[in-house]
Amino acid sequence: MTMSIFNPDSINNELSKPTSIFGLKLWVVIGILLGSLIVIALFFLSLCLTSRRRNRKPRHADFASAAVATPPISKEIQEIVRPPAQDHCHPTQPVAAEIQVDIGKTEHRVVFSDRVSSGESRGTVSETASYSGSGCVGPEVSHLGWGRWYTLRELEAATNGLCEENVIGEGGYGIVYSGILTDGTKVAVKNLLNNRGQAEKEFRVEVEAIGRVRHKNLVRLLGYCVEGAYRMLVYDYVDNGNLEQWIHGDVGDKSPLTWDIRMNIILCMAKGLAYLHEGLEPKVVHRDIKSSNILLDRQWNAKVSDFGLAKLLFSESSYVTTRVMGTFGYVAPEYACTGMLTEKSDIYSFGILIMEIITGRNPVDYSRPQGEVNLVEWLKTMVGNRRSEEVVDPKIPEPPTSKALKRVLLVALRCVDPDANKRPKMGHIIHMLEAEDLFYRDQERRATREHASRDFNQPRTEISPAVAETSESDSSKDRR
Ligand SMILES: Nc1ncnc2c1ncn2[C@@H]1O[C@H](COP(=O)(O)OP(=O)(O)OP(=O)(O)O)[C@@H](O)[C@H]1O
Repeated sequence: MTMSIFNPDSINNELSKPTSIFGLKLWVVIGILLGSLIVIALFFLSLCLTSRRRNRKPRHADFASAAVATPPISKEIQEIVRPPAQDHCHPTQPVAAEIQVDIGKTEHRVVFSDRVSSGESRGTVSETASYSGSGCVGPEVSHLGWGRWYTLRELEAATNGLCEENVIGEGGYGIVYSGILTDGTKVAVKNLLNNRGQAEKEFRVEVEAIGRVRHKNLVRLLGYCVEGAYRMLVYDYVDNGNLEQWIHGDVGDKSPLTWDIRMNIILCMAKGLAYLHEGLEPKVVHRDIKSSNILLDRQWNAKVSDFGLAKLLFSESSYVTTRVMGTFGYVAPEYACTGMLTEKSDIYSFGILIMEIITGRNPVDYSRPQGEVNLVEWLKTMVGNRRSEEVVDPKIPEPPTSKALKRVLLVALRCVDPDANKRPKMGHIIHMLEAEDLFYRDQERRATREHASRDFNQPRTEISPAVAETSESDSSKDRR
């Protein structure tokens, strides 16, 4: 019997017998059963795997929601630790925006062309206004390495909701509001316009570079706000107006700005700019030195404002700009002509500013008679004609000594040398302004010699020989 079971012929016979299931042969039925079993096993296996994957998914979801809930402060900290020097040459800087400047005395709008490439929303005044009050996500207070990141809500509260009555001025970069923070600090909040070219990250990087700059003769940046289309800068409030107001405003017959005060202002400005040019790496070229950018405190100390803003708003990889920016009358000729920017362009503007402070005149004034419209040309002519004393602002209560006048005129004229390479550096200017008589006499003698030889070769010089001549004779006069 056992033998017959393992006999292949009998097995074949058994398997080939038809069964009661649709008369199918036994081996077919067995095959179908085995196949079904395999299919069922596979089905359960896949069910098992799917349920395991589903069980893992919620863990991913938890992580993702945790990331969303992470306070943005962590992102801030990451960005802050990036060294500014590295960021300056960041390869992913946006393409330099084309800039268009409408030049005017108090109003010069800086406009970006439409080809600005940025992922940032295009902020216009109306857009930013409509953004107000939106539930922006952001921390109430974030401490930066150098200052604070303010929320829009915080700055709106400080400025009465960016109220008209808090407006203290409007410049080419935006509207400035006065405000008081919750801790009682008085601040100036600059709501930047034309921020379309600046993506949030680049804005932060640039602001943080400016924010780290500290000097008693530079207006201090306390922090910033970047929410949606808003870009705001928060500065220390400087409480005695700007130089333009004190020189050209209605101050009566006699200006409170005595000669000594004016000289102190010039020295303060020089120190602030020397720090930007010579005390920082990379150096900062201001690009828009003018009287309205010089703020004064109650002791008549001057603080240079708006430094770094040009870079902030117009990211460039090179120092050759497509359009020149600056203010009419202050812009150095080589910068106006070629767009080539160096700190020597600031020196030129500084020279113009000295002339404005001494004379009380605007750099360009069309209300004056022909020959007096352009301050530099008029001053050179006056000095050349040995009429230096006549250039002094008649509102100065007591005129300066001849020596003091010649000293500062000499500095101013050297600063506006048409040849940028011949203009002195800021550090040197400080020495010239502070130097003792002996040093000055040396400078003047050298200037005389240089001019004598230069005059021989070229008809027009940057410093009239008369300055040097009269300086020399005046210093001997003063010595007497
Ligand atoms: N930190 C500050 N403290 C007090 N007043 C300020 C401060 N910053 C700016 N202001 C005032 O706000 C006004 C506008 O300043 P802003 O620098 O925007 O314009 P501007 O200097 O007139 O022109 P531009 O923007 O073209 O340089 C000026 O009258 C200035 O005195």
